[in-house]
Amino acid sequence: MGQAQEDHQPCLPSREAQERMLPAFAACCTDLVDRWEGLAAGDAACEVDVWPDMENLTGDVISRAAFGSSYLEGRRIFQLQGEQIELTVLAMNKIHIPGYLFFPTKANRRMRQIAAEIERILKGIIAKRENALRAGEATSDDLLGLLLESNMAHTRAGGNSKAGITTDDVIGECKLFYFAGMETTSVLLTWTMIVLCMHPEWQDRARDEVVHVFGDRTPDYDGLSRLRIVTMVLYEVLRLYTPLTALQRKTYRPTELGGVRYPAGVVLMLPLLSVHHDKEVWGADAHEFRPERFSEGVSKASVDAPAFFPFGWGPRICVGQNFALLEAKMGLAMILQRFSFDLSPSYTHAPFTVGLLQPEHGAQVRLKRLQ
Ligand code: HEM
Repeated sequence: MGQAQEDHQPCLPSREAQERMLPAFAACCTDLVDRWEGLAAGDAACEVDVWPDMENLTGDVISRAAFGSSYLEGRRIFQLQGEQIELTVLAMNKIHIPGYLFFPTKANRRMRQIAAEIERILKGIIAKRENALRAGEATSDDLLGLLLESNMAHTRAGGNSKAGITTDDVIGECKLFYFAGMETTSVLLTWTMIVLCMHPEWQDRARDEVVHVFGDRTPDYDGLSRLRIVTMVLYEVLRLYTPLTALQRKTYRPTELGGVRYPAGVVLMLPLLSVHHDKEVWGADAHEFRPERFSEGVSKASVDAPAFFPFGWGPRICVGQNFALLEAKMGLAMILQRFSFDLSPSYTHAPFTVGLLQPEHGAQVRLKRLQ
């Protein structure tokens, strides 16, 4: 094939940046598999809910990529954002009362405390880095460094916003990267493990490939780019268990679409998950896990290309898609090198969607160490 990897448009970060990030990815994945090896010591399989562990993994990876050496401080942010999401979901499940978010309820007060703490941590990290940059003691090869360089250009231009971004923008971008990058990739890895438990033949094929390419070495960039089966598996999981199930767009002027005229201000929904499951597009087996449909690349996988949009499309396409796929390949490859896994009897298959497609009752998996 060789094509499955190439089909998505290249986007940030560049190949060089991805290669630089790889040791950080590997360090986070090593922490995870070492911890699991501790749990799975001996012959018996051990049961783990892999979902929270995947959230920790992807949160760690984003922290390192975004904040470099300050990543430990950054970790607190994703814990707080997790709590923020839970409170938001609770609020969404209540009857909608206009202005309710401004009532001084316990949950609303906690939301404000969380927002203030995230802001305080980010401002602290930013101030420390700015001082180090001014003193020539810091590099700008993580996300925060790049944003601050742009912010300094803005300041040098006397606040002319065309020359760079403001400090508030820097804070906003850092928050966005956690929101956009952590949960999405963690549910991708979680569903991949679940699906590979359900289809042990694909688990074996993916492991054979990983072992063939890397043996027991830590995966490297070139090898990860050559993984054909693993890429097909990840694409099929992204199709069947699309992390972001729908996208919204708002018309900003009268617009005609498919012969229908919409005035300005209409919210349109693109239901990614439904398109990914449409039998007219994917064939009678649209609901089945068949990674081989991607064997000749994304464009040939469906009748009506392009019908595969897990990362969106057009000018707002996910800037982190290469980052996410590289991280998922690294994580999966290191797990396959060390463990075989199957579903725990306590697992209940219940994908549910609260913005993201999540396993409602967790993702309990039995891990067995490979000798
Ligand atoms: C499996 C993992 C991921 C999936 C499925 C995913 C999906 C998406 C989708 C569908 C969009 C488009 C939203 C829209 O059009 O309204 C998007 C945007 C975005 N993603 Fe991702 N994403 C993933 C991982 C990541 C990662 C790891 C990062 C950061 C490192 C990231 C950063 C972003 C950002 C910053 C945007 C906004 C881009 C813009 O508005 O211009 N994503 N993502």
